[in-house]
Amino acid sequence: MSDAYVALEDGRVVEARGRVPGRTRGELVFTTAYTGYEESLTDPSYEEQVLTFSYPLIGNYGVRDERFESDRVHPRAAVAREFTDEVVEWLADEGVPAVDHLDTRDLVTAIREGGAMKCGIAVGEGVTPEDAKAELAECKGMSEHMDIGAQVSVDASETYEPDADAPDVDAEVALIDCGAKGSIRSSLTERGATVHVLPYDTTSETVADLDPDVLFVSNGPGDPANFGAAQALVEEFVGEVPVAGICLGQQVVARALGGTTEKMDFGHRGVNQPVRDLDSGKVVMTTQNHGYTVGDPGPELDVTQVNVNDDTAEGLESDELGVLTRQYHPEANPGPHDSLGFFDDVLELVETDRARKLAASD
Ligand SMILES: NC(=O)CC[C@H](N)C(=O)O
Repeated sequence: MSDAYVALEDGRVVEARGRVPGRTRGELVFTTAYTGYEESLTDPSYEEQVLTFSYPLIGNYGVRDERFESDRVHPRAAVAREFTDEVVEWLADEGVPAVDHLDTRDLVTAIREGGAMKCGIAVGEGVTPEDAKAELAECKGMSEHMDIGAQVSVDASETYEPDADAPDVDAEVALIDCGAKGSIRSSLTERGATVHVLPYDTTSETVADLDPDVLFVSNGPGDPANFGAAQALVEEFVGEVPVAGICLGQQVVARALGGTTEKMDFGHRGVNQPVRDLDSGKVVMTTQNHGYTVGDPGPELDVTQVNVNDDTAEGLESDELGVLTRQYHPEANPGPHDSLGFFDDVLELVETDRARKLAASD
């Protein structure tokens, strides 16, 4: 008898060792990242998902809150070949079920072949496969979490001043918090920007009152179609104010400008996704965590970067409208720092826009 079961949408029930008890459900996804388990577990984009680590040993350098990307663990459950006791203690404190001692290669293969799938998990003394199946039966698809923004966004706006030793750049960023990773905000304040973190459903009046230098749509969980308020803000302000976006942010911006988004078979989650810049031909390694992608970018945006593995859109731009977005995570955390320059490019967009407005007013 096992004390943990994972029921998969393909009909299988996998036995495991229970590490943190509980019953839960979510879309089963995997990350190939070999470091950064603290950052991934606190990344709000994992809300309503069950995160499987394909790297076999998770927790080998401890748990330090300075590496957290938000103030709580977001996946509904965590799965690995082996978790260290320190990670298990952290997940137990957070009330997040965890299982290990199962063949994660098998789970990854199932997701690669069958696509992202729902799962149900039951952990604890006396649980049965039926308990996991009962959880699975209640599991919603990611697109069905219509108001997922409310689960991950700030309730009220918060303002972050530039770091004390940052350059003097005089830029006010309206960061629409659809589940923002903390290091997006800190990447901006350390470059001298003032960041206003605004709720995911902020109205255009609030943004207009703030009169920001750039509208920046953050990463976030689930289907970008469920972030209609953020999309409406982009529709309203694009062309007047520079617009930037990361991950879900890129998807929302594309939708606002007549583009489409679609669900991928199994997504990109890891820290070594190769991205080619179409202009320079240069390839950089990137951190990614997404299950949706931009299909048609719409009439206004150019695809300027693509994924080397599957050609999906990794960067969208419009010089004319002042738009710059990335599907990957330039802030890394975890992952390679190859594309940190994105944040400098966003602040440069502010400078260009300011010069353009000044010239127009002369
Ligand atoms: N990290 C993100 O912002 C993820 C974007 C979106 N939720 C997706 O899964 O594609």
